[in-house]
Amino acid sequence: MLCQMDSQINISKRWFAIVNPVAGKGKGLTDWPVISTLLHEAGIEVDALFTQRKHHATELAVYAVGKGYRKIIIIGGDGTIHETVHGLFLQQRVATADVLLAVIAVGTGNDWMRMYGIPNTYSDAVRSIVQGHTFLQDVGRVTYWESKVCQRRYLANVGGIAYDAAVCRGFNKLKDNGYRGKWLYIWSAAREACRFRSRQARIVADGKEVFNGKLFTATIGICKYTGGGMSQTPYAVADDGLFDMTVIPSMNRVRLFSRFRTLYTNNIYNITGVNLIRAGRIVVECDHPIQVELDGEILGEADFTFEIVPRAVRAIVSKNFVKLNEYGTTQAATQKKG
Ligand SMILES: Nc1ncnc2c1ncn2[C@@H]1O[C@H](COP(=O)(O)OP(=O)(O)OP(=O)(O)O)[C@@H](O)[C@H]1O
Repeated sequence: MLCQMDSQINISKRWFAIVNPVAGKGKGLTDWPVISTLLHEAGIEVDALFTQRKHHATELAVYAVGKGYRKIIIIGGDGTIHETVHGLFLQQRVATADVLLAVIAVGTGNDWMRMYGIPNTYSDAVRSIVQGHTFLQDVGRVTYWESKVCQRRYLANVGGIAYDAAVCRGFNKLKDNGYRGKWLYIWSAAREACRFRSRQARIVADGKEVFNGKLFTATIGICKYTGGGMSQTPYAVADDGLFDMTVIPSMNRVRLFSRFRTLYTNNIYNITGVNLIRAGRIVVECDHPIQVELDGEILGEADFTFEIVPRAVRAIVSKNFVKLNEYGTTQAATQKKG
């Protein structure tokens, strides 16, 4: 445990660091001394705690806000960001947007950071924190079922159902078994492509039925990147009050996977039959159990409701981050901290 506390100091001016020691196959632990030194040298005063188990980042976020911290640095990957954002919604003390988040990427995929151009080198990431450019992004409130109990979680980046969740489950299992590498996600995607069976589903977006048929997969994004840089929701705008949902019905898998490259070229909607749904409230109903993953974490089963919580989380972004609009063209969007 690393923690410096002083009742005389103004806690709201200090940063609270949530350090995931297992993120990036242990980089969170091994690299923390270097990161801590860089933060100190940059004049960023930090009190830090390591996560000790799964979901502990959620508890630490609640703890930090309860103690009066209003600035949290996440030293981790997408899973740690997901858990921390969930914690911001569990605490009742302040509005979620009153807590400033920063991320120093030590994870494997680091997909949320990719959206905002947060540098991968620790010194540049620390410089971004000092520069203080922030962006207020939407968050998804998601209800799903687990052991016949309705549960709620928050989506900070990208989620998925059906095949997408099956790939994620396989990917997480491989990571839990100690495997690492950029081909892991693709390997899991290929394996599930052979065995996943499409399911009957009905999708209602802002009160209108938009899909009723055999669903292969659907990806739902506040942001764009998943699986270490693939883009299944390439035109998602993180503060427009809408989800981008990419729906792929049951189709010939050889034809679909022959277009795999489109995930890296923002061209997924060029595949015939692949559709974009844009809405602030999306309900998915299924006859058979299908799973959901949110920010890479496997949760429960259908039916699902996705609701936007507009502009709910404020985060440090790169000073070079330029928001694209819903057509993928440029528009300046960052705001310099006052
Ligand atoms: N002390 C711990 N022991 C075991 N698991 C932990 C511990 N602390 C956090 N975790 C879990 O570690 C998991 C992985 O964290 P995270 O997603 O941040 O890293 P990653 O998988 O390397 O990165 P990415 O998601 O960007 O690929 C999370 O699901 C989190 O719940």
